[in-house]
Amino acid sequence: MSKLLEVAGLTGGYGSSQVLFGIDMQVNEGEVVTLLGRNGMGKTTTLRTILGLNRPTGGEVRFRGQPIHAHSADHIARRGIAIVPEGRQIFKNLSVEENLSAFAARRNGRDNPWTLEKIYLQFPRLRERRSNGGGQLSGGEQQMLAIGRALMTNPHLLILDEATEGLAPLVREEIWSCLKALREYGLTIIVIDKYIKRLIGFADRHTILEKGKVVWQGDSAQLSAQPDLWDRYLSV
Ligand SMILES: Nc1ncnc2c1ncn2[C@@H]1O[C@H](COP(=O)(O)OP(=O)(O)OP(=O)(O)O)[C@@H](O)[C@H]1O
Repeated sequence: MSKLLEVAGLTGGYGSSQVLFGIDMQVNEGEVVTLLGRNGMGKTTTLRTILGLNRPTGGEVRFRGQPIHAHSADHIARRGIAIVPEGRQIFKNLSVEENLSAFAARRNGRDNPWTLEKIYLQFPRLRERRSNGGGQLSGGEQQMLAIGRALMTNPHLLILDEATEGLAPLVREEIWSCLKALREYGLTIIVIDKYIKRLIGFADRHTILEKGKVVWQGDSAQLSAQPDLWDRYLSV
């Protein structure tokens, strides 16, 4: 399996406030990897630093073999990393189709790029709602739109921060089904979510953060066999 993302010794934070103290993690092509940890442990900051939204103070991020940690967020997005941000941040005054089309520009060297039609096949609900304004959608539909919009950039890596936060249980299951379909499609995914049991069923490997440091890494079988880890690092 080839390495898609390599993060080594990453440090950073906000101004003089250091949040990350040497994060190491690796994501291989086609894998689903999680970032776990209680609130405030540095998961979002790790993602923001990988995405170039926060400038690292040390360490390296390599994507598809090239260093990206000195590049702008825009450059990194164009290299093929897309984020479904916490809170979704869709354009509420644009229609579903306009939200999707606004992001449809970059093929990222793909032979078989995402199109509106492919997005609608993946998310039939978005086709039904294609003329509705983003602000008229339910929370689950908004999340599908945020995922669809990210896919329209033809990412090599899709990152979801709080994939199912604030959604009703049945809607959460719909989002997991969508993500499983994307996984089967071969997409590489990093996901943050609170539902550990679902993540164990969905992801290959997991990284647990505590106070800006990696305290455990392992696969789903290992995490599932060590419920003490859940109590120590994940329970609230
Ligand atoms: N914009 C900011 N300015 C200053 N400090 C921040 C900012 N955003 C987050 N922090 C601090 O950085 C630390 C890590 O926050 P981060 O959001 O990365 O955690 P998290 O693990 O993603 O948790 P959560 O689930 O609450 O988002 C926290 O102490 C938080 O208060």
